[in-house]
Amino acid sequence: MTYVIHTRADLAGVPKNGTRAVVMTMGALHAGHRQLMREARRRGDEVLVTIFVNPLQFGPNEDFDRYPRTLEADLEACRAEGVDIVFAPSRGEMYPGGAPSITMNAGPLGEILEGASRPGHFAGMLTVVQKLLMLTRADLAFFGEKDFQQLALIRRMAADLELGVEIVGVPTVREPDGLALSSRNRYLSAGERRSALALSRALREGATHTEAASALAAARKILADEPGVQVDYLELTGADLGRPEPGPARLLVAARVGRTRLIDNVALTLEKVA
Ligand SMILES: Nc1ncnc2c1ncn2[C@@H]1O[C@H](COP(=O)(O)OP(=O)(O)OP(=O)(O)O)[C@@H](O)[C@H]1O
Ligand SMILES: CC(C)(CO)[C@@H](O)C(=O)[O-]
Ligand code: BAL
Repeated sequence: MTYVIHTRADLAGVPKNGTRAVVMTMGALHAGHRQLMREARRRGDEVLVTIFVNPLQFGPNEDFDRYPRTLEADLEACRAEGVDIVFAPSRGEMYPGGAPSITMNAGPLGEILEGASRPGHFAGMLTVVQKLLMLTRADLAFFGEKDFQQLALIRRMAADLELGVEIVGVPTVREPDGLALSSRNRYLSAGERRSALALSRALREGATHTEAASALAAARKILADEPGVQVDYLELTGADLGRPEPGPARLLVAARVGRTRLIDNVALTLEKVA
């Protein structure tokens, strides 16, 4: 039985039944979200999924208005995964006083990569994640590596602010052809979807290299050869998103395909950085 709750009062009234594992989403659920739910089920005694398209993390020219809202199908997916509680609040329920005047500061890690391209995005994201952690009384919270910088920032927030919640990262779920699952994939036409494959192809090729410059060059070439893709950034970092060093590293990309902005990333191991 999946309980569907829309108000914070009803949520507060549901007693906790052991370790509560929370998966936060913006809906339009796909197999990536479902993998998070399965990991949550594996680790927690009860699974709670939140569905909320958070206005605070969208810029003025971004896709808040057209973001897919598919609540009935989302609830079906949650029922199929045996989710215990779905919390799907309205905007007024999440922000009863309108936009909050006190918000999170994402710090220096929030200024690079996605933060540089989407000013204010991470402050809005961390603000809602913090609120949802409090409202749901999460013991464990699950986030996908597809949004690698988001995951790193949430880990940092939980540690820096002693939130007492364990943040669990889940590897990216991909289509058989490599495309990272994303709610925004449904914006893509068939031709754009073919172009979008260049992102995962570039990362896969880059990750076969152990020397930083050649990893970047290999990935850059694949992206440059795909005219349907406008690269926003392609960056090689350490596994902690700091300077790349020999050892575990991350290759990250953001690009526009038509009107759709997509992100992806992959792990690699560097032997040489120079
Ligand atoms: N392909 C995926 N594999 C694993 N986790 C994912 C994947 N896609 C999304 N997630 C995770 O699901 C959670 C909710 O993400 P969200 O609802 O924004 O979905 P999304 O597909 O990332 O949407 P968008 O297209 O808006 O970026 C986040 O923790 C996100 O990292
Ligand atoms: C974590 C999150 C649900 C906060 O709105 C969102 O950023 C997302 O879906 O990745
Ligand atoms: N999946 C990350 C949330 C966002 O793009 O706003």
